[in-house]
Amino acid sequence: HPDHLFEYEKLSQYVDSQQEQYVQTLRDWVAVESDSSDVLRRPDCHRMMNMTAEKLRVMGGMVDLVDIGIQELPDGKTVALPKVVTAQFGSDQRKQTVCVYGHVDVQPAKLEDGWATDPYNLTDINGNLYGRGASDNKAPVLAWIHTVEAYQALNIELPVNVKFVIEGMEETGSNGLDAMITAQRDTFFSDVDYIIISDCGWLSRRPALTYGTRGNCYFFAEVEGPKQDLHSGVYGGTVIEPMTDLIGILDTLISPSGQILIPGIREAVAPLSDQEWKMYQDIEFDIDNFKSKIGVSQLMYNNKVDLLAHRWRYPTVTIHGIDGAFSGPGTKTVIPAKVIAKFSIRQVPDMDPAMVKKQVTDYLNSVFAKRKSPNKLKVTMVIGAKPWLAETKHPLYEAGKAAVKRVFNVEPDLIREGGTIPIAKTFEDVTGKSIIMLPIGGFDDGLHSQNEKMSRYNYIEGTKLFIAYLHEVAHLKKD
Ligand SMILES: NCC(=O)N[C@@H](Cc1c[nH]cn1)C(=O)O
Ligand SMILES: [Zn+2]
Ligand SMILES: [Zn+2]
Repeated sequence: HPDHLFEYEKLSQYVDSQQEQYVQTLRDWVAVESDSSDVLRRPDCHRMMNMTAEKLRVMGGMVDLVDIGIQELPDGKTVALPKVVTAQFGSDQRKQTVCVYGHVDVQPAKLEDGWATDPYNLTDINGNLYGRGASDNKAPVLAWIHTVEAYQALNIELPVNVKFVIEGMEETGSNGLDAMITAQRDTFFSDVDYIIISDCGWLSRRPALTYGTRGNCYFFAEVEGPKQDLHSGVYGGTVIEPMTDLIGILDTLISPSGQILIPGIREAVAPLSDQEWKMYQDIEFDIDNFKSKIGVSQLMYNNKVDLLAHRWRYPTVTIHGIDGAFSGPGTKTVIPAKVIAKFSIRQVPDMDPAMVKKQVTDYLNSVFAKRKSPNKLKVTMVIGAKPWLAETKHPLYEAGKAAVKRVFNVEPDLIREGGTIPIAKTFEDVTGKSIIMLPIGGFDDGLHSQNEKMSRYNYIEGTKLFIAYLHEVAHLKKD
């Protein structure tokens, strides 16, 4: 329907008038501790999916809560996966159909981690709304819902059909979602023209369009020794300690200057093209600002191109933690009997998760063998999420530029994202449809960190951006 009159001003004023209601809904959603990584919180994840479905039902959407089965836990037990919410608004075959993907599960957060406010009580400080999941990804999901609501409230016809796929396991690798997408390829997804994901942030204060995400291969490396924890005075010096073995092998993954030491990994990475170098060179990115935001005095690189390239399009290794290690306050003198390291490798084109799994497992086994330790090492890959890369010349990106121009009156940055949207590549491969990532989060939202926030400005102007974006997509030529 390219010819409809676009009543942007009216819609925009309506969004402004609803700001307090939007904040209250976000408060209600943030209050649900939908941490998908903690099975004890699974009832909250189920409640979060029900709340999402209910919200869309009240709006008159055709809503389904899709059962995607069970999750197997490391101890062999099983637990139900949160259902996936699908919804549909409009089915006019003359219109484009977009499918908005988002998630309403969150990373863990505790006040004791160093939050200034209760992570599950959305708190407004100077226009910033602090709470776990505020930016990742509850406010962006709500901004999309408010987009449809705004059209409905003003009785303005939606310029495109809008579908939603909202899940509750993104933060742990989107367990079960691949199979659901494959199963519904010829049903729910059959009339979808484009997929839109708003689960990332801007690079600076300038709005951005995102054309790539890194993948993530997440590993557990378990070293098991004595049958139980031991007194370090009584037994220290006589046993070969699992923790020493584990730290030893972990230290062979990456050099102090950031070089991945696992054979074959660096060789698989697509080389940086001249065009990429030029693009990165032209992007506005303040290194001092970046350093002060995260509170460090020195970075791995001190020029913009290297920093952006290593954030977006080179792999990296992160060691996240060690399960079984003594980490409480005080000075317990123990030799832990079994320790499990958790580390991940963000991967990029042309790396492949199956290959990374083999490279890491073979390498760690060979490094461990050289230690001639009697302890047992077990390496498992628990998440293998692929990277995703789009063609920025696609009309979806031209539409994005026009929408950003209308709402913010600037040209957006074209950026990549260092984080992972595990399902992005599957969406593209299974449905054959193009994806755009249209972020509304701020560059300093503190995703996964203490004091995560979403600003009122980004929440409200972001909703307007989505409204404008639907109008632009309606103008694209239907295949
Ligand atoms: N907002 C996207 C995001 O944070 N995604 C997670 C997904 C993930 C990857 N490995 C485990 N979870 C991320 O950490 O990038
Ligand atoms: Zn997210
Ligand atoms: Zn996240």
